[in-house]
Amino acid sequence: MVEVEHLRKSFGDLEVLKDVSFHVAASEVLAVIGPSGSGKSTMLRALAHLEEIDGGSIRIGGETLAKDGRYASSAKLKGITARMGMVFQHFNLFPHLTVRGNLELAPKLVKGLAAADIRAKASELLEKVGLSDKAEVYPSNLSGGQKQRVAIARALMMSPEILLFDEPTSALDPELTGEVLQVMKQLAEERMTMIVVTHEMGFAREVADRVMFMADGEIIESGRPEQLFGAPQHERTRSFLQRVL
Ligand SMILES: Nc1ncnc2c1ncn2[C@@H]1O[C@H](COP(=O)(O)OP(=O)(O)OP(=O)(O)O)[C@@H](O)[C@H]1O
Repeated sequence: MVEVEHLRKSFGDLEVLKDVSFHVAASEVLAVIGPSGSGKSTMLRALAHLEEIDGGSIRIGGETLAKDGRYASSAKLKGITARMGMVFQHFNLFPHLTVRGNLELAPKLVKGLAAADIRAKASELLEKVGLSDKAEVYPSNLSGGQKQRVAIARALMMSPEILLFDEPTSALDPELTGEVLQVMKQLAEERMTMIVVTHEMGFAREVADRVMFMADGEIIESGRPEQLFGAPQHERTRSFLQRVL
C-alpha cells in the first residue's frame, strides 16, 4: 500500500532523511518511534506531499507520487494525496467552523457529493468517535482529546485508504490520551492502514503490527512489537528504549 525507496530530504545543510526505505502493507499498522529530531515527522509529511523530497521514490496504493525525486503531475498528485488522511499533533481544526462544519468542509468542496449524504456521513463519524452531542459546538469549547477525535473524524470524511498520524497524543494531558488511542485502536481493528508517529510506547506495543525505530534520519531497525521491544537488535534501539520505557 505504501512503498518508500531511498527517500532523501535535507533542510539546507541538515540531512534529515538519509536513504529511507520501507513498505507498509494494506491493513497494516506501522508505529514509527525514535528520538526527537530523527526525521519521523518529515518522513510522514513527505508521504502526504506536505514536504517536497530531494530524492527517492514514493508509491501509494500502486500509484507513483514521486520517482527518483521527481513528482507526478499536479492532477495525479491530487488524486494520490486524496487517498490519504492526516491527523496532526495540534489538531489543526478550523476555529471559525463548528465541529460539523469542520467535517463537512472538504467533502463540500468536491463536486458531485450530495449535501444530505455529506451530513449523514458526518453524523455517522461523530457517533463513531463518541461526539454526536458536539456537532454544533466550536473547537474552542472542546477538550484536547475531543478536538483530536474531531480531527480523526474529519480525516475519515473523505474515506481515505491510509491514515497518517503525526504524534496525535503529544499535545494532550495524560488523562486525555486514552480516549484518542481508543479510537485509533478501533480503526486498527477495522483494518485501516495506518502509519503512526508516536511517543506512546504502550500504543506501539499493543496496537501496531510493526514498529520502526528511526534515529538521525535513518531506519535503524523495524520488527514486530514483541521483537523490537523484547529483543532489539541494535545498541541504539536498546539505549533509546531504556530511556523512554
Ligand atoms: N521546515 C523545516 N526547516 C528546517 N529544519 C526543519 C524543518 N522541519 C524540520 N526540520 C528539522 O529536521 C529535523 C527532523 O525534524 P522532524 O520533525 O522530522 O523530527 P522528528 O523525529 O519528528 O522529531 P519530534 O519527535 O521532535 O517531532 C530536526 O532537526 C528539525 O529541526
